[in-house]
Formats: sequence, structure tokens, C-alpha cells
Amino acid sequence: MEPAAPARKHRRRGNSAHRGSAMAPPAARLARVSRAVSFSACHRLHSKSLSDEENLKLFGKCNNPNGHGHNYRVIVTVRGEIDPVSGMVINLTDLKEYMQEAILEPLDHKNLDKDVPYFAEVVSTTENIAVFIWENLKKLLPVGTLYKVKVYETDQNIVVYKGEETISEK
Ligand SMILES: Nc1nc2c(c(=O)[nH]1)N=C([C@H](O)[C@H](O)COP(=O)(O)OP(=O)(O)OP(=O)(O)O)CN2
Ligand SMILES: [Zn+2]
Repeated sequence: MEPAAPARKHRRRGNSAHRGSAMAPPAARLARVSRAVSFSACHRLHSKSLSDEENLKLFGKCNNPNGHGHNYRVIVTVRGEIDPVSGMVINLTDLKEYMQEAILEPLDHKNLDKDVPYFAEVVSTTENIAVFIWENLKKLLPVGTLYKVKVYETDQNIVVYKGEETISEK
């Protein structure tokens, strides 16, 4: 006697005709793609809006006139639909090149306050570094795809920026 009956039942349940029309377009799938990069830089926390005494009080050891260094790590996340032909939200090879241009070229092995014009007037906190990276990347990526910039100043000090401008924005 052949034990064929269970296998035939399983095939019928798996038939696509039972799951919807064969003519329906495939559902769009959203995904988030991330890539990480590291860079080394030095900086000094110092605000031109404050006196030397106020700067020292606010920033403490981070206001040391000769600065200090960090090995920063940045994780960039891009959000979009998975292209049905390429299977990609974004080609990671392209994202790598954008991150090279937006992060490594301006920031790696730099004195942030002296070598990067943006930080001549803006305090080089991790928050502001995240904003700087966001603005640079936004110019290179397809409109609306940049989702998140996460910057590790140290393993303990981490900033996330998602392009928001005020606390009331959703
Ligand atoms: N909101 C922010 N606060 C501070 C920032 C910043 O970017 N945003 N940055 C600093 C300094 O850059 C400083 O280097 C951080 O020093 P510290 O808090 O001491 O961090 P460490 O992880 O190096 O210290 P541990 O003692 O090992 O925890 C300060 N504040
Ligand atoms: Zn620092």
C-alpha cells in the first residue's frame, strides 16, 4: 500500500490559487539598510557665545585648550522599498561612496574645530556632528530615503539624529 494521501493534501494547501489572485501585484516591502563607518578626530568643546570661565564651567575637561580625541563610529540607515528587480533598497556600494564623501573626507583625521569650516561657529558636540553628517548625506541620497544617523563618540556616548528640527515634529 502506498502512503500518498498526506502529501497530496499538503500540496493543495500550498497552491497559490488559494492565497489570492495570480494577477495581483506583489506587495511593496519597506526595509531599512544600514552601514557603519569609523573615523578619528580631535576637538574642543567651546562656545563663542560664552566667556572662558563659562566654557570651563560648562564643558569641564572637554574645554581643554589643546583638545582631545575620539574614535567615532557612525551608523547610517536608509529606508525605502525593496526594488523587485535588484532586490535592494539601495546598493550598499553606492552608500559606501556617499559615506566616504559625506563623513570620511571631511572628518577623518581632522581637528574638527580648525579643519572643518562648519565647526568654526558650531560647537563640535556629537549632536552637531550627527547633524553635519545628516545634511551632507541628504544632498547625495535619493530624496526622502535618509532615515537615521547614529554617532558613537565613545562606547558610552551615543547620539541619534533623524532630521527633525523641533520637538513638536512627528
Ligand atoms: N551632550 C553632549 N555632552 C557631551 C559631549 C557631547 O558631544 N554631547 N561631549 C563631551 C566630550 O566630548 C567628552 O569627550 C566626553 O567625555 P566623557 O563624558 O568623559 O566621556 P567618556 O566616555 O570619555 O568618559 P568615561 O568617564 O569613560 O565615561 C562631553 N559632553
Ligand atoms: Zn570629546
